Order: sequence, then structure tokens, then C-alpha cells
Amino acid sequence: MTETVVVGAFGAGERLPAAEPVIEVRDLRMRYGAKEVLDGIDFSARPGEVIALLGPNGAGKTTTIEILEGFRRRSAGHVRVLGVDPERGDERWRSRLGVVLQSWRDHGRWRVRDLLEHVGLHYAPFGTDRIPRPWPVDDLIEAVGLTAAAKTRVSRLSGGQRRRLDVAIGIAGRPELLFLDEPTVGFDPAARREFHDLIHELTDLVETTVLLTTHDLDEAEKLADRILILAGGRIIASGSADELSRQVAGETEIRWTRDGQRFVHSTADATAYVHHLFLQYGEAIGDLEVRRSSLEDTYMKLVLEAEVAR
Ligand SMILES: Nc1ncnc2c1ncn2[C@@H]1O[C@H](COP(=O)(O)OP(=O)(O)OP(=O)(O)O)[C@@H](O)[C@H]1O
Repeated sequence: MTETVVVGAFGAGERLPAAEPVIEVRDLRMRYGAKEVLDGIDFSARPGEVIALLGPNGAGKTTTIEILEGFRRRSAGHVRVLGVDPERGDERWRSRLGVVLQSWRDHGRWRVRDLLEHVGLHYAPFGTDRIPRPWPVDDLIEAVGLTAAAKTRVSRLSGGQRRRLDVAIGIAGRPELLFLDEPTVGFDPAARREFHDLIHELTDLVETTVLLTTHDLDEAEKLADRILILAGGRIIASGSADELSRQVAGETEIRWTRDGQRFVHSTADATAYVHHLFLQYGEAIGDLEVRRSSLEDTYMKLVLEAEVAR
């Protein structure tokens, strides 16, 4: 088997088996009574990939994540997470996963460092030569930017610091796969941006695969290498935000000014149109803007098409 050299918090030069998908899902089906929620889902995740699962309310995002976490039994289909069927996952397997829950409200009297040290104890028996567990507590605290608050009681943390603590709890065992289910619901824009920066820093630092669900298209675009859109029980589209927008036969909007007048034109071939515009009017063209359809436009079109087809 080929191997890849992973440089990051696992330590420079450590070797992980390459090419094995971290998540492998084929023809996953889920019924609740007579209601079919997942109707044949297929996808996989490579090591280090950040995947966002999008979809309308009730599409089955949480159901999918819970099946992968081993918290819910599927009706049918092939599922492997870190090479194991989640329905048969033992504690050792579970120790390789991280789950970031909504904010940690208990243990308000604990101090940050003590709480993380305590959480880490759970992972200690599951360390390996390749991945020592838990993440040494002071390194973990530094990685999530809580060093100055290490001795602060949980109840005294700011909202942003709380969220950093939630992430620290989720990654204390140095997970190979991290699940984030709607991680920024109810956040103000500053807290959301801080959370995104933190996830970026962590995924740059550590070779962790991340699967997140969100309704925030901007969040998906910022964080994910790949976006999966779940609708009507199936994955209806998969790709980066740019790839998705190319899948939709959308038009690009071009705006410009000429002789003090504003113009707007929509076209499927923006390059040719702009070329023509400059040939015709040259330097008289000002304030040129070319706007490809946003992820939101693309998402709405794809979901609508899926609903109509059902
Ligand atoms: N335990 C259950 N029993 C019966 N139906 C359920 C159960 N859990 C979920 N459902 C139904 O399955 C469907 C998918 O739910 P799920 O929570 O997975 O969707 P979701 O995409 O995460 O939705 P949201 O975006 O609203 O969080 C919904 O119609 C929901 O009502």
C-alpha cells in the first residue's frame, strides 16, 4: 500500500496509510416508519478533506451524520468510517472521532485547563505510536487560542472563548475525523468569523477530515473543500462552490458605466461579451463588474430542480 507523509500536529514525518477513504458511503438508505428519508446516498471523504453537507430542513443531514457517528442504525447500505462499520464501532474506534456539540454548558466551575485535562484522560488508553492521545493539554489550549484563559472558569469565558473550548473538547483526542453539526447556529457575525478562522487554523495545522452540516452557504463556501447538496433523499450535487455554479446553467451578470450611464447585461458567455464591449467602446467603459451566480443562487436552483423532479 502506498503511504503519505503527514506533517502537522501528529508530528513531522509520521506515516498514515494513503488513499483509504476516511468515509465511504454507498447506497445508504434510511426509513423512519413508512417515510424514506435517505434514498441511496453515495459519497466518500479523503484524509484531510473538509466537506460541507447542505440541504433544506428535513433533508436528512443530521440523520446521515448520526449514522456515521454510530448513533443511529441505517435501514440499508454500505457505510465505513475509518474502515469500520459504525454499527460495530467499539470504544477504540470512537476515540478516533471528534464531535463538536453545541456549547458546553455544564461544569461552569471548572477551569479551562483542568476540564481539558479531565476530558483528555478518556483518550489516554487509545493512543498509538502514530497518534499519541490525548493531545498534550497545553499544546491543545494553544492550538485553540485559549492560553491566556487556561485558568479561567468556564462560566467566565466570553461567547467566542466558549466556542474555542467546545472545539478543544471535540479535538482533545486528536480525532482523525471531526463532525460539526450546524456549528455556528445562533452566532453573531463576529463569533461566526472567529469560529471559521479557528477551523481554518486547525485544518492547516492538523490532518483532520471534517464533515460539517450547515444552512449557512457562506460558511460552506469558506470552510469546505467540497460541498454536497442533499435533497429529496439523494446527493444531488457535489463539488467546490465554483464547480457547483458551473453545473448550473446560470447566466453571469455584467455591469458597467459608459458616459455616465449605468448598464446591466446577463449572458452565459461573460468573456466573449466583455471582449466585445471593450472592442466597441474601449476606454469609455468604467466600473466594470462581472458577477457569477452566487452559491446561494446555485443552491436554490439545484434544490428546486430536485424538488420538481421528485
Ligand atoms: N427519530 C425519528 N423518527 C421519525 N422521523 C425522524 C426521526 N428523526 C428524524 N426524522 C425525520 O427525518 C427527516 C430528516 O431529519 P434530519 O433531522 O436528519 O434532517 P436535517 O437535514 O438535519 O434537517 P434540519 O436542517 O432541519 O436540521 C425529517 O423529516 C425528520 O422529521
